Amino acid sequence: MKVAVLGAGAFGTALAISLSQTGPVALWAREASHAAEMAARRENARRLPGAPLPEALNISADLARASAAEVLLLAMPMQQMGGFLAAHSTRLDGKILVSCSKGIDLATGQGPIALIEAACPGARAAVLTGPSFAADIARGLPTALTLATRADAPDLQARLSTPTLRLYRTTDTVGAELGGALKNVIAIAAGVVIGAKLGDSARAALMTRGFAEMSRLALKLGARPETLAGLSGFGDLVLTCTSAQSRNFRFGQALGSGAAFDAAITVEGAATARAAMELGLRHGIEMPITAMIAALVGRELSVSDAVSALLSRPLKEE
Ligand SMILES: NC(=O)C1=CN([C@@H]2O[C@H](COP(=O)(O)OP(=O)(O)OC[C@H]3O[C@@H](n4cnc5c(N)ncnc54)[C@H](OP(=O)(O)O)[C@@H]3O)[C@@H](O)[C@H]2O)C=CC1
Ligand SMILES: O=C(CO)COP(=O)(O)O
Repeated sequence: MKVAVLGAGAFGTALAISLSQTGPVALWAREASHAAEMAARRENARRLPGAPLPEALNISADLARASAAEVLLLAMPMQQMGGFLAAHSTRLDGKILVSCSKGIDLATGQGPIALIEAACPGARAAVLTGPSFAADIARGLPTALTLATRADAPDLQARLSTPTLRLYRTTDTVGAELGGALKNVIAIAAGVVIGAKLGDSARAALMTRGFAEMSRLALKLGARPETLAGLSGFGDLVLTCTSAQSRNFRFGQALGSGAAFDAAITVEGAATARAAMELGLRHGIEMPITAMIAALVGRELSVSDAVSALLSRPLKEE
């Protein structure tokens, strides 16, 4: 199965580098100048500097050529995916479309699988998610991810695994999508706690209560508990809440400490906080941490007011 990665950001580039070990891979960038620069330097200096691009990796800005592959990995920010699918649905329909994005679409309240199925009804939709920093994958460090598809897909699992990228498969697409989306919101909150110097104990409490609210919403929407406890949920929550490599965590740190943050950096949890809060309201699920992050991101609340609001919630059973 030929593979192409659509979206030459940090994650798409890292996956393309890793997958080049096991077969031909194309990497598509939306800007011709970006593709030309990568092809000339054999490096994605804009998005993943310091990671050499293998000679076998075919780089282009020609979507028709790249999307001739059977398996297309969609590696762009979640809020861009709906527009991308709508613009190219004819070309993408009938393919195996693997979303590598983590988030909930703010416009529709849906995850990547539903967006793909709505735009491309003839496609096979999948989600690739789990604890993995692009830089680690690109360096060939060991990484384990979850591949979620509605129908069991050992063939796709085998094609997208490499000696250092170990995929586990599941048919719980709801759990895999929501785990990856919601953990980013909690990672922003963990960053706020550290940025505001509230301490590691407070971060551990927040991660635990954050996991509880992630699980409440996901289970209500049909996820399986074991998926939430797996790589795409708990695993990625731990990674993102504890590492300064995470952009969501760093964004939270900046919010907590009052520092500036570059608005051009992809921070999926910012839009997803609001989308998740709206889903929680619609389904009657209490999500106090998510609501706090949505309000902080929207500058509707100060950090000290947000912390006071969380600490003054009624005492209850765990
Ligand atoms: N970085 C990481 O470690 C990981 C990221 N992810 C997920 O991967 C997704 C992408 O993140 P990441 O690669 O890091 O983000 P980056 O910010 O590094 O790159 C985003 C890429 O998407 C491209 N893009 C933006 N809008 C569109 C569009 N409308 N059509 C086509 N391409 C577009 C950008 O193009 P351009 O360069 O031209 O602006 C850019 O190349 C996110 O959902 C993230 O959560 C998942 C696991 C790890
Ligand atoms: O999803 C990720 C790690 O699994 C990447 O996290 P950030 O988007 O916060 O950098």
